Amino acid sequence: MIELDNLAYSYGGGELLSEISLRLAPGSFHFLTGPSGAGKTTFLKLCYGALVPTSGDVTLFGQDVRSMGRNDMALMRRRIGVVHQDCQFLDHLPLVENIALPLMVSGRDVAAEAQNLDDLIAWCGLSHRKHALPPELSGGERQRAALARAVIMSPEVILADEPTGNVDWEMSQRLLQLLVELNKMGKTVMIATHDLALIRAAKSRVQTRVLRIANRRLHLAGADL
Ligand SMILES: Nc1ncnc2c1ncn2[C@@H]1O[C@H](COP(=O)(O)OP(=O)(O)OP(=O)(O)O)[C@@H](O)[C@H]1O
Repeated sequence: MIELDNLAYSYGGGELLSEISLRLAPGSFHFLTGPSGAGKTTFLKLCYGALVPTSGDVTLFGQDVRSMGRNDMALMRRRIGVVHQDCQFLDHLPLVENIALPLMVSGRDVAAEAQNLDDLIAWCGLSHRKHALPPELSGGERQRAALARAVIMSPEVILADEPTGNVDWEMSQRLLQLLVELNKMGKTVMIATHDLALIRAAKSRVQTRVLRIANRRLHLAGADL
């Protein structure tokens, strides 16, 4: 699905990621951790083609990102749902329209998808907030809405960047449970987080691999986490 082969990524400030190889198997559940500024968000962007590596290869569903045109990229982005760190809502649109945005952008008939949309919003526990504007939502509601928008296109892979940032423990458990349920439905999940307690909590619910970025390299974290 997602394959990174000897990837390096540099920007004006120097090399951020180096000698990184990884193959995300279908149905796997990964955590990505590491110090602030280590490159977790950058790594996720490389995994969904928002960034191209400086050297090495990124292959998404069998296709090299460098060979992807605009259409290929649009099709691929339907297969990878992304929960952004800052949610990235359009503040003037109610929650239900924000969640439906990927459907609209891809030209799907939103009216025909109304039931699916309602079911997804209910699954995320947001039915009572569907007409609220993003600035009116709590942190936990925003994070669940961001997750709903990431999965509205039924992607095969979900990449979540700090999906439990700025929420309390109870809400982080609820969000984790949604991601575990998606994984049990067969979705491949990768969560970038600083929250080691969240990772420990996940280990009792799902088989997971913990990756850590440190000193530009990707390491498999030990069982002592
Ligand atoms: N294209 C770029 N131009 C300038 N700086 C960049 C670029 N790409 C990455 N960086 C820098 O590289 C560092 C890594 O950023 P990134 O957001 O990937 O780290 P992170 O591990 O997700 O951090 P956090 O845990 O704080 O969210 C940051 O200092 C960022 O500013």
